[in-house]
Amino acid sequence: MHTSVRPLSPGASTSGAQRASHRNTVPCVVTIAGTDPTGGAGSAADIKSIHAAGGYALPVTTAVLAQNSSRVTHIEHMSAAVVRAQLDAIAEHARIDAVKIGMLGTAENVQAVAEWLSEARPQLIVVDPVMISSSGTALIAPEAFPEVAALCAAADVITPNALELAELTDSSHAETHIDVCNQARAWTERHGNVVIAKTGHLDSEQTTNYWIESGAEPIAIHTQRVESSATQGTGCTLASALTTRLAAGDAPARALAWASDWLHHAISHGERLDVTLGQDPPVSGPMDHFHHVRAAMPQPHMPQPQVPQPHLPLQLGSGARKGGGSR
Ligand SMILES: Nc1ncnc2c1ncn2[C@@H]1O[C@H](COP(=O)(O)OP(=O)(O)O)[C@@H](O)[C@H]1O
Ligand SMILES: Cc1ncc(COP(=O)(O)O)c(N)n1
Repeated sequence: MHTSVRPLSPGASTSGAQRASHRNTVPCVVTIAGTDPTGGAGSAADIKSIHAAGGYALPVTTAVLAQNSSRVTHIEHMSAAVVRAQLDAIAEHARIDAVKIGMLGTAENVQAVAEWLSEARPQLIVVDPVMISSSGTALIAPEAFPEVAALCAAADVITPNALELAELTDSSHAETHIDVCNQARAWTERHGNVVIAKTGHLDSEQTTNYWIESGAEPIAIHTQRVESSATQGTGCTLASALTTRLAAGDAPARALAWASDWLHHAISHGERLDVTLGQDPPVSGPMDHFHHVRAAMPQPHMPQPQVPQPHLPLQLGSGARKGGGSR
């Protein structure tokens, strides 16, 4: 098994993630994010991930970007009024089980979202504090970062990458899994919410995702690093899938295991989508968010990728994983 789970002690947590809806309905997840016309990152990745994880996505656009995995050529920020109007339109129409927040772009938009959250009071808030695209463009105004940090402090779960976690905790860039976990622990002890400590940016064979929560043992979900160019939007994708599974009522260990394992397969199957034009040097491309659906469809022309073995079956709504915990 390339994925394993170390459960927290039962009942240790009282976070919003634990209070997520257990209704027997499809979870409705609001995603507040910027766009990516190549479909790899931002709201496109969020929508695909939420649906792939069994939810229904309600997308709010904070900024329209002209970007691909190599560069961002234009960013048009939405005004705070437009962001607020989109949120109000959803609130008067739809059930909201969870909110996942990605790129906000400006301090005004961070404030508009924070204000709406304090009125709407969704059951579950997950913040991915997006700072910079993989292609190297800042996606948040530097003066807005303290506002993003405040939003993170008010969330139930945050999913910073190693760079963002160092910024949030005023630390130097982590080099090891222990560094990342220590920084996450420092944050969670100060703010009392959950940090998903990610290790995708480290030089390690395993891309372990840790659920770090104050007063509890960490949950570690180990996956093997995949040598693939299909790594566009991995952070958006993990955060959206995790939000959806938590909103569906999965226990934290199960939700993080499902999201991590499904993401691992989405990366492994990404290159066979064959979306990007051949370039030198090769550019990164999208992963296949619907690899598990495609597997059930007749497509004999598509070569099967080599997925590092062994791997877990992807099943929604079945019992707890072997080695997994439900708490
Ligand atoms: N090469 C890879 N192989 C397997 N999983 C990966 C790889 N790169 C990223 N991931 C997965 O994507 C998650 C998010 O990636 P990471 O690079 O840490 O964050 P971000 O995309 O926000 O910068 C990781 O926690 C890991 O689960
Ligand atoms: C709108 C938006 N949100 C998030 C990302 C980060 O994704 P990546 O790290 O793959 O560049 C992005 N590029 N664009």
